Amino acid sequence: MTALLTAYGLAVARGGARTLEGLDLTLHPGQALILRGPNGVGKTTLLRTIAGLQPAVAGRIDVQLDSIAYAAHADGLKSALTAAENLQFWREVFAGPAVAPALAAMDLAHLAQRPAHTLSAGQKRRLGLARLLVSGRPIWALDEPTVSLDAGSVALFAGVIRAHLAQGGAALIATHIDLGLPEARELDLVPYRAVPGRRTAAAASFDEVFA
Ligand SMILES: Nc1ncnc2c1ncn2[C@@H]1O[C@H](COP(=O)(O)OP(=O)(O)OP(=O)(O)O)[C@@H](O)[C@H]1O
Repeated sequence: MTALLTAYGLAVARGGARTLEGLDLTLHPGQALILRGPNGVGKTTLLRTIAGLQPAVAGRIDVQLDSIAYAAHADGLKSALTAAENLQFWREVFAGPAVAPALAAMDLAHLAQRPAHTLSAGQKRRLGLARLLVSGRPIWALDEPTVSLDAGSVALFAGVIRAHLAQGGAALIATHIDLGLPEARELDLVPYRAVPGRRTAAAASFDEVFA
């Protein structure tokens, strides 16, 4: 089976210093990989690098252009738009599938006409995650996706990920909690910590203006 994503000898950096190095990883259709490691180890940095938001400082990432949907810490919602309008906006950006099933999958159908700024933190998070469904992209890169979610919503989202995997998608997930996805592989990033203090020209020159 052809991999959706392969990285070889990858090194990533933040603030001009390498955080992780020597990483190899592969994601095939139907697979989820959970990134583990303590605060600051470099999970976000790795996800951003794989999602193409910042350059790798060494190694290679083989992935099809525009195949990754990245859900960052921020929900990326437009507060004056309704839940449905927010998803419609992203659907048009990605030319992805319909909004109504995405709202239903994340238990937001009853909130479809609510302006996003009136939603609770957990509802906003569910709406932010519903963007993945309207992206139509096969690889989901998820940075702490369950922040603000109650136990029921975590289980709901685990089911959404499982359905995505069953349809041939893949997921790369940074999380500190047990998502309830026993089929996922886990990658402990601690052994890949970079040698402290090693600076890199590519990282030092990169302007970190993204969210
Ligand atoms: N703009 C920046 N300038 C300098 N260092 C930074 C910057 N952003 C992040 N770092 C550092 O880079 C390292 C990796 O951060 P990163 O956010 O990737 O870690 P993480 O594993 O996702 O952590 P957490 O579990 O706390 O979310 C940390 O030591 C962090 O302090």
